[in-house]
Amino acid sequence: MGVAVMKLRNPPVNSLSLECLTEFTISLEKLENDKSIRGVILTSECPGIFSAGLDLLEMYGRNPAHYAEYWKNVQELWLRLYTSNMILVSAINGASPAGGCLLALCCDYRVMADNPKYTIGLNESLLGIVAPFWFKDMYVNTIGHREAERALQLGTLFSPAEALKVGVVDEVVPEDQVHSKARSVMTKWLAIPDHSRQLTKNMMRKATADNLIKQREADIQNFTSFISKDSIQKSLHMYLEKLKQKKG
Ligand SMILES: CCCCC/C=C/C(=O)SCCNC(=O)CCNC(=O)[C@H](O)C(C)(C)COP(=O)(O)OP(=O)(O)OC[C@H]1O[C@@H](n2cnc3c(N)ncnc32)[C@H](O)[C@@H]1OP(=O)(O)O
Repeated sequence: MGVAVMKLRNPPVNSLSLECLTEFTISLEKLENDKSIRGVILTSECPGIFSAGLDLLEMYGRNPAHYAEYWKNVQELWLRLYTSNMILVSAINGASPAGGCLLALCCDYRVMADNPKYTIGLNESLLGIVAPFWFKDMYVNTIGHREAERALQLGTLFSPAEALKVGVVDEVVPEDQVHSKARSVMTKWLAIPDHSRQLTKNMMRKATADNLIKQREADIQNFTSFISKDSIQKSLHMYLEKLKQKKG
């Protein structure tokens, strides 16, 4: 039926390293150019983790040129996903913080596994960093200004039930039904003529995408100078240490 399944596979936690981002963008571009493909189901092959988000090791202890290169690729993936002409459905089968949530938010429909251990949300403030304006714009578009403001300030990671209530996801189903539900949702969306659905999607998303496109270079510079600050590097160091300690 012209549907591809993209499975994120970057163990252990599907963090979005530079290499992973680049491969993801290239795969997406290939699918976009393949006229036989009308829809993509985005899911994960890492047990219990959809994606741990941006790779913290790409944003910590590197040089400004690396930060700039990394951020350019984050922007690129986001623009491709958010403005895709294809129908994107996410089958969220695990934890989905920050950049992981961003991937899901780019989709046209989000199905999440009903497992309270899995959480989703833009938790950047908990790391001592700030979600960029285009993450924020997409959050506002999805859950509204008030909920987004609160969730962004608190860095809320929602349980599936909470995520459904606030609108971060569209549906929560038993874990063993996530993929079948995503497929049945896709069937429903495929019944809509592509040209009218695509034009409608473009109408809804264009202003948000253009907002980044018109200031891409400035956004890269802002990111690079922000992430290079000693205080921000210190926050990331502490967060990485906390992740390590959790194990011990
Ligand atoms: C202006 C700045 C804007 C920047 C916008 C930023 C967006 C982002 O996406 S920042 C990343 C936010 N992500 C997180 O906060 C998630 C952090 N990770 C977790 O909460 C957990 O790891 C988990 C729930 C995703 C999985 O838990 P678990 O299965 O228990 O696995 P571990 O915590 O033991 O992690 C294994 C291994 O992976 C490393 N790791 C985890 N997340 C990341 C990451 N995002 N980037 C890089 N590495 C990550 C973790 O440190 C462990 O490493 P080792 O100790 O070396 O095994």
